[in-house]
Amino acid sequence: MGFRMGIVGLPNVGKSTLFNALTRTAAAQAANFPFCTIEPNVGEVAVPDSRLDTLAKIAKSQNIIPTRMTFVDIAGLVKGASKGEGLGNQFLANIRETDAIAHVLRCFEDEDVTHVDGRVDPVADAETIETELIIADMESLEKRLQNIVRKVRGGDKEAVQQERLMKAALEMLEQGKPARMVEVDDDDRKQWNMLQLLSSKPVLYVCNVDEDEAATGNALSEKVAAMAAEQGNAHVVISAKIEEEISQLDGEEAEMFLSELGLEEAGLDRLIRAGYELLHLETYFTVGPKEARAWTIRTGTLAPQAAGVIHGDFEKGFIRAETIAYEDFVAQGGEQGAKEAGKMRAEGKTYTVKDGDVLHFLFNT
Ligand SMILES: Nc1ncnc2c1ncn2[C@@H]1O[C@H](COP(=O)(O)OP(=O)(O)OP(=O)(O)O)[C@@H](O)[C@H]1O
Ligand SMILES: [Mg+2]
Repeated sequence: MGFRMGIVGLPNVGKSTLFNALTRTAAAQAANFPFCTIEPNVGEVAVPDSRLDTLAKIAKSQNIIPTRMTFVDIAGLVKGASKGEGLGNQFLANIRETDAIAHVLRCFEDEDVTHVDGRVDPVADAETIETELIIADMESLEKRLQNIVRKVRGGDKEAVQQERLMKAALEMLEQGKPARMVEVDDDDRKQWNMLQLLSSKPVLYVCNVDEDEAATGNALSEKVAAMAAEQGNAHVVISAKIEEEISQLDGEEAEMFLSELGLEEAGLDRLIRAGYELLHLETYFTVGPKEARAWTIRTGTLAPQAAGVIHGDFEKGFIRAETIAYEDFVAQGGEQGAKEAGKMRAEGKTYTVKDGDVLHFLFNT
C-alpha cells in the first residue's frame, strides 16, 4: 500500500542523517551545510514487531517478512519557502505527496554545525516550518476557491461540498492555525483528504538531541514535548548521529552499544512505531512453515479489503477468513492447538480485522 512519511524540517538539522539510519544506507548525502539535500531520497523501512518473531518461532517458519513503510527525506525548508525562497515550492510539492510528517527539530547544541537562523530553538523552528505550510495552504486554497465558483453556481454537489470544506480550512488557517485542527465529519473525510493540505497532515516531532542525551533527552526536547502535548501531536527523542552509528552494527553489537547508552531499544524502532500509530495503521499476520509475514492495514479495515492487501484476487473472491487472535495463537502453541481449543473463528465479509490477528483467507478464483 505504501504509506509514506515525509522527513521535514529546517536545513542542516539532521534529516538525512536520520534517513540513512532508518534505511541503513548512506544513500542520502548528509553533511554540515544547509541545502545539502535537494532531490528527495526515498527508502523503505521494515516495521519492527517482536510478535512476528514469536509467531515464526512457534510455526517454525523458514522466512520472516516484516511489513514495510516508506520514508522520504525532503530538502530543508526555510522562512519564505511558500513564496519560493530557497527552492521552497518544489519542496512543498514533495511534502504534499506524503501521508504524514516526521518533523525533525534540532535539539543538539554542537557549535560546529550551522543553524540557518544562528540559534538553537526547536520551538521557534517548529513554528517557522508550520507557518510556511499554513501560508502555502492558504495560497493554494484561495486559488482553488476562485476556480470552483463556476461549478458551485452550476449546482455541482461535489463542488459545493468542496467549497464548504475549503472555507472551513481557510478560516482556521487565517487564525494562524494548521488545517489539522478542523473537525471533519466522516461524510466529508474523503473530500477533505483530496484537498491534500500540507498543514492537515499528522505530525510527529523528532527531537534530534546530542549523542550523550539520547536516553535522557534535554531541556530543549522537554520544551518540544510540552509544545507537542499542547497541540495534541506526538513526539520522540532521538540522536540521529547515534542512530546512524547503531545502524551500522550487527544485532549483538548494536544491543551492547544500546545498553551502554542506557537505551532499551533503538530510537528508530520507537520512531517507526510512532509513525505507524500516527497513520492509524495496524498489522495482521499470515503464518505457515514457509513464511511468517506481517501486513499493514488501516485501523477499521474489513476482512475482504485486508485480504486485498495480499492480492486483488483474495479480495474479489473472498469467502471467509480463518482467524486466530495473536494471544490465542501463542497461548495454544500454534494453529493446531488454537483450532483444538476452539480459538479459531471463521469470519465473514463484515468482520473488522484486529491488530495482531493471524489470518488464513479462503477465496474463489
Ligand atoms: N544529533 C546530532 N548531533 C550532532 N550533530 C548532528 C546530529 N544529527 C545530525 N548532525 C550533523 O548535522 C549535520 C547536518 O546533517 P544532515 O545533512 O543530516 O541535515 P539535513 O537536515 O538533511 O540538512 P539539509 O536540509 O541541508 O539536507 C551533519 O554534519 C550531521 O552529522
Ligand atoms: Mg539532507
